[in-house]
Amino acid sequence: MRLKLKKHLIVPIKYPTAKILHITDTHLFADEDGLLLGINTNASFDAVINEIKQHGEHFDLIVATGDFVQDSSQLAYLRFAKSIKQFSAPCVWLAGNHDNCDNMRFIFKQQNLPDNKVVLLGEKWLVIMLNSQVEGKTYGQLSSQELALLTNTLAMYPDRFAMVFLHHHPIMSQCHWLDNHCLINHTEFINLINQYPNIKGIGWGHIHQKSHHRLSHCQAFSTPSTCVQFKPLNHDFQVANDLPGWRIIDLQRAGEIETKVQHLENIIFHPDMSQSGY
Ligand SMILES: Nc1ncnc2c1ncn2[C@@H]1O[C@@H]2COP(=O)(O)O[C@H]2[C@H]1O
Repeated sequence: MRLKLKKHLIVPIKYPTAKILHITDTHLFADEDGLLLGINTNASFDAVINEIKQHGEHFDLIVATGDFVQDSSQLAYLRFAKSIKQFSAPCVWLAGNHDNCDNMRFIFKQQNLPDNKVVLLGEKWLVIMLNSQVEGKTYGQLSSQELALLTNTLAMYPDRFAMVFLHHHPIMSQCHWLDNHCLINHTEFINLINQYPNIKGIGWGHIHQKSHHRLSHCQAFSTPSTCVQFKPLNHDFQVANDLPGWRIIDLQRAGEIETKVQHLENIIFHPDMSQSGY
């Protein structure tokens, strides 16, 4: 399928290595006291932003992979946009299963967060943002249009390395309850990825925990939420006591990726470990 591609975002980089800040699953509320599994998600997101700013690291691009809000409200999207604009780097974004696409697009457009799904990052890298949301469903799926966006973009830029982002997990988390709402066409997606050696990384959110995998030519990883985390390798729903987190991704000129997850250090949030769902 040939698609007319939207204008790409061109982002120059400051140093030879391009640096991405990956933020995901903020689950914000309009109500400033809103809680998800015992955590005030607005406060934990603010704490994450403040701590990243205190580190003083330079980012060329911020990538936000969905589930911005928990209550569908425009005000919660506004909270996200205003906070993320404290950084000078542009923030590109895609939808998670919780997102209200009308409100998200309206506020992010109003707040000038770029709606580009393809970023030319420096001279060597491509960032491709895929929408895996299936309206009204917790699981994800990449439509034929999204898969065509991926392959058409790769065909346009055969000399660039690519980093691909989506919301849902294309590699099982081994948490049975979460794997019931994975990317359901994960086999098709990974088979496609395997055909393109210049794809060097895949990143996602959704599972509220960090993970790291090596495919034949590519690294694949999830990033923790900026609020509550889920216990890894647990069959049934279980909150984890891990602190809010984010990921830093360094894209090097020769196609290597170095990445690390960071968690809050200066402030502690206590989830309600007794809850069995939401
Ligand atoms: N106890 C549970 N069992 C199965 N799924 C759940 C449970 N509680 C919440 N969920 C869903 O699992 C999803 C995991 O990530 P989300 O934040 O997208 O949204 C969550 C809910 O829709």
